Amino acid sequence: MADLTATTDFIRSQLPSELQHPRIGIVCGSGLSGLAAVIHNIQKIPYESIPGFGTSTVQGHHSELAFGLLGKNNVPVVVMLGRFHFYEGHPISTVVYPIRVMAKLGVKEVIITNAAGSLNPDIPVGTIVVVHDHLALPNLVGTNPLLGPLLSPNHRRFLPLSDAYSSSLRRLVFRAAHQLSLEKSALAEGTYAWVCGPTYESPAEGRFLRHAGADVVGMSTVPEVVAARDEGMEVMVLSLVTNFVVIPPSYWSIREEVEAELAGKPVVLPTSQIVSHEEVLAIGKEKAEVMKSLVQGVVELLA
Ligand SMILES: O=P(O)(O)O[C@H]1O[C@H](CO)[C@@H](O)[C@H]1O
Ligand code: HPA
Repeated sequence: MADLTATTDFIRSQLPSELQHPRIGIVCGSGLSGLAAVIHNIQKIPYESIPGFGTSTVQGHHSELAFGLLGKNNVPVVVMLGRFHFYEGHPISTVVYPIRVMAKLGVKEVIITNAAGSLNPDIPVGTIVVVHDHLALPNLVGTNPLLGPLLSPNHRRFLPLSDAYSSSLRRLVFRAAHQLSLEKSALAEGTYAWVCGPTYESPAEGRFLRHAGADVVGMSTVPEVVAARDEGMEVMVLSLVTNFVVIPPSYWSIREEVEAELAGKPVVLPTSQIVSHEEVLAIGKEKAEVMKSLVQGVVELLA
């Protein structure tokens, strides 16, 4: 891992003193970097100039670390405008490096956003899910960001994750939603499944994750949550549902289709839905305002 002190010294050298000690960290998911527009006194540092950082290569992710003041009470924040995903080829230590940098800068609470597919018929596209737990198959089979030697004697070897998603921060989301007069249906609570990507789920994989208890699925976030908890920060995660994961209840029989054709019977073909990143970004754009207001509302309540 790169040298955290060298990274934070470099970052501070680029900032005026009032922005050098951010209180809250924010990670903007796919299509959600519009938060930058409401940050006062914003200073952006390109990722490629920061020691130890990779470059964000995914459409809809900027590649800048922003510092500034957020909300009516001018809370100093550090904001990732774009994140690193494991599927981009970054080592998992690089994926979570900005989170460790936030901790080193003195951040105590991290708000993480993402775009995700819904596995739950009761959670429609456009809903913002307040994540209360995760299901991380990569963590279970060997892509855990904490694999390897302990970073310091202060880091724990066996990190518990039973309380990873702060209940007090989750409470603040619902309070902020109330202040914003959001409809009840704008928010849901649920479990986020982390998959490596970059392939979207096959129908069988979607069904598997649903049966295993996940409500939404995405290709990010969990490594960041694990690293944030490893650093002793409080975590809140908001997932914007951008699409439904296709989970047909049963497979369409091609044999029956051909037999019906051969027998001259009418054949009704199923409609197929195919998810795309363009769709993910389009919903992100549509709902970015709500996400922005909610994050800002939580920051105001927190500070
Ligand atoms: O999780 P974020 O970064 O919001 O992005 C989500 O959108 C992309 C797929 O469309 C994947 O990267 C998935 O994880
Ligand atoms: N699957 C995985 N990641 C995603 C999805 C999805 O359906 N939508 C947005 N990110």
